[in-house]
Amino acid sequence: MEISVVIVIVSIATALVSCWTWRILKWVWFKPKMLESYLRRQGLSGTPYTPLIGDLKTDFSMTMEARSKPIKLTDDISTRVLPYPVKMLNTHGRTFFTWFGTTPTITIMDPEKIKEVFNKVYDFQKPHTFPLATLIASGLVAYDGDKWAKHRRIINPAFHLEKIKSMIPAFHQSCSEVVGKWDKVVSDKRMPCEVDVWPGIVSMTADVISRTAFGSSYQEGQGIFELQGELAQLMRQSFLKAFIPGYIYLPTKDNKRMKAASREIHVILRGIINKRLRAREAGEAPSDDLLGILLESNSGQARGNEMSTEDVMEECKLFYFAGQETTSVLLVWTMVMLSQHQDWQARAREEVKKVFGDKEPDTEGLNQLKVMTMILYEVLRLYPPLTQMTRAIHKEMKLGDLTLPGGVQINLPTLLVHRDTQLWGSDADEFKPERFKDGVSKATKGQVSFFPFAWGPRICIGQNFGLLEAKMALSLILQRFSFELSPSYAHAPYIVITLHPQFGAHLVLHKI
Ligand code: HEM
Repeated sequence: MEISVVIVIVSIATALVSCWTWRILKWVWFKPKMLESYLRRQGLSGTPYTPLIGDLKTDFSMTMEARSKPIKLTDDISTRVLPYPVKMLNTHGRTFFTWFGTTPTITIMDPEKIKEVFNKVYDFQKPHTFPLATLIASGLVAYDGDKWAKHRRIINPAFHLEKIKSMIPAFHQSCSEVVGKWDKVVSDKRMPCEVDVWPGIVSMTADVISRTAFGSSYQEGQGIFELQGELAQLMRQSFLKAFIPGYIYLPTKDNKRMKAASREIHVILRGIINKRLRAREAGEAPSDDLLGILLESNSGQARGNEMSTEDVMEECKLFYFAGQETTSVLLVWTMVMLSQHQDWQARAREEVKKVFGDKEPDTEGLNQLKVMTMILYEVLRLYPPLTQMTRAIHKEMKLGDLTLPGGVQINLPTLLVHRDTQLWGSDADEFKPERFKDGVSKATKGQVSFFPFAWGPRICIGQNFGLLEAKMALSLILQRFSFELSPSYAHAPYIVITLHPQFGAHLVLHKI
């Protein structure tokens, strides 16, 4: 009897161990090798598979090496920002595959294929290869299929141009506060002086999103921004260590802090949203900020079709991250480019003076700023805040002349496409806003070769918001100052989720 119990236990244990061994072998070896030979049969060129870590280690060391020193302003930033993809592009050509751990990732440079990926949102989905990313931004940007469609429909009204227009006074207030602080620094010294404009820009865009998202509760919302900044830095460190198997699940100091910061953000948001829901019940809540419009739109949905309070919290968290990071990055590189290209700075100021004089910028005027729009597009081309985007496919799919197996990822390398000489000409690396004088479709000859806000049904919902905010901030800056690069400025774009200036942006501000 005892012997038969032992035999049963040993048999079950053996079956379990064999099952797990098979699963691990399949994950680490058989599936990647099967996908690799599938891709090679398609004629695709790429790196050979290294078990478990794929190309993460090489990518990591090349990135660390590249960011160890600044570059010249005239250098192509791609080799500093994305050294590994650039090397692969030069080695394997315009469609190639590399390995994100055990997952093959196909990079495509062809605008027709990029368009197809962006348009077929149900087939090319968001990847979920980095679970910690949801701590910082989940919500609309991370969902797929019907859940994405439902959330997009409910959130859309918050970003209608008419609604954004009513937020212009909040843009003005936040931007003039920071510009006023710079003004005081320069006035106190009574001479042109050096300012690192990056921290000011970061707090300006955080203030804008706090005011426009939460109206009168904006001070409570500001804590979220600091916690998200901390999360982004910690996540960047984790991301680069992702080649250590299971690293992100270990109870390290950083991983624990990330989870704690995320919990703190939830507590603040829950407080703001519950307060607003109570005010709505009492008929006292404002409905002109993003949260108000979102709750209004949500309450108009059919029963069972609305978002839960948890869902609303995720979306607010996303507004903070998506709205603040991207616009601050756009503004800082615009100031750097205008410092380097004084002729364009003078043209932009002339236009601002012509449209507004010394008066407060208004929506109508902001929409007339043609030169500024050209400049912002050119900065978004050369310094796209999101340098690449990824999509995943879960079943066999056609993509142009390729047939791709389920289980691979597609990488859309925004920065490399935006600076591609085949698509933009031999001067692709030069700052020439005149490319956009007749609009985006003329500049791109109707191709999907410019997509700083993505493309198709999932195009950035906040693009008008971000562009109007940037125009407001720049108008106020150009009305008050002229600026140039300080001798201490070091050009060092690097990725902290978006494209940050590694050593800040030290400019010399002259009061006008
Ligand atoms: C210069 C400013 C901005 C840039 C360059 C930018 C860029 C992008 C890009 C590239 C995506 C697509 C990401 C992907 O699909 O992988 C995106 C999506 C999104 N952005 Fe923006 N963004 C900007 C401003 C904003 C602002 C101000 C907000 C909100 C306040 C915002 C909210 C969102 C949201 C919610 C999505 C998800 C849309 C969806 O999946 O349906 N963005 N943005």
